[in-house]
Amino acid sequence: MRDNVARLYEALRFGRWFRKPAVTDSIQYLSKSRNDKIEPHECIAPDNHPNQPNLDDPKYISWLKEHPSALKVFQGILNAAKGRQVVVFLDYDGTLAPIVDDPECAFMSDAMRSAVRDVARHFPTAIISGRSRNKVYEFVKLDEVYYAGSHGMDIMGPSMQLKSYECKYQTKALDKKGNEFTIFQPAQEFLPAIQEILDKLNKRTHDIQGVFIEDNRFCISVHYRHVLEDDYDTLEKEVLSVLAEYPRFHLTRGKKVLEIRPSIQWNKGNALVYLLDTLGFSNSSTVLPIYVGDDKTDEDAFKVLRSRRQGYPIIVSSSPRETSALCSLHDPSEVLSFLIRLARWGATSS
Ligand SMILES: O=P(O)(O)OC[C@H]1O[C@H](O[C@H]2O[C@H](CO)[C@@H](O)[C@H](O)[C@H]2O)[C@H](O)[C@@H](O)[C@@H]1O
Repeated sequence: MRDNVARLYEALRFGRWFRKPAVTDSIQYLSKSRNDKIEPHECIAPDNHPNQPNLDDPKYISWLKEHPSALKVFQGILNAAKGRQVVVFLDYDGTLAPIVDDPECAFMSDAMRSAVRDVARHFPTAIISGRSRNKVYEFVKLDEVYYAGSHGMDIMGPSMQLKSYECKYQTKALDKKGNEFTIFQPAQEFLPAIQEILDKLNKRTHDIQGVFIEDNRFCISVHYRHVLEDDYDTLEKEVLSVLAEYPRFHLTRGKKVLEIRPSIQWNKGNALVYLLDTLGFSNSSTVLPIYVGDDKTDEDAFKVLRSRRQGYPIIVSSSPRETSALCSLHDPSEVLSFLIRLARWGATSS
């Protein structure tokens, strides 16, 4: 089955990576990138120790008491997992890969890839990202996991199609051997408008230095990490003026990014429920979902688990934050330790 997933992704994949930042002048690179004229060159190596938590900060210490480290309460998680089906959900940026200056260079380490692979050998595992599904696959390159891109609006999940979800959004994908997958895309009707919005955003922000607009298929990211502070208001004004022409879309905010999304009742939380349902794990008493994520959009999934009183929502953060998560991990390096321990336990308990 894994080979089949690989072949299907081969067929679906399009567009090579062509935008790489200049080592010495990423602002210049980012402002030019929309013209697609930059020659490929090396990505800047990420800082291996970003954002160390401030353990002297009383606010962080008291936050940690409310959201203890998932590594510290690991045995408790295992106790809860005994006799239950563990299902693992992972965000990508800031969780499996560190936050870096250039969104096109957010690579995950081989160690992380290997840990995710090991986890997926023992437990059903899905990656739910704001990026397009194809792009996440390009980064992760694992055929052992399910993928949900565009904040859950583009899911490649188990073959089961559910009557409770509108048929028109679920299509079957078959490989040569007849193995089946389900592609679930509840925002398909928005695709033409998304292309229009992309064109308008590119034109209207063309003169603002440092903007990078990322096509995430069912949503759009307008990155401003490299925009001068003085230019930010102009950028936001332009984005809002485009958005005003499309009342069926709305704006959300992430890490140095404005995101334009179709206004449908569908987010990472819905994607989590959809995947649990299609995996056949709707019964909450026998299933233990673990969701690890770092961004505001992951809060939708945390809330679902909290409202179901089910599983472990884990936030990745090195500073105190308002969250619905139960536990925390500082950064992707702690996520790695957590996944390694989980995989080890999976190996011994199965
Ligand atoms: O849901 P996620 O997988 O966490 O994706 C959320 C957004 O992540 C990416 O942007 C963020 O990470 C970049 C690379 O580290 C960083 O440069 C940027 O400032 C962050 O906002 C991705 O590029 C976006 O499209 C995703 O929506």
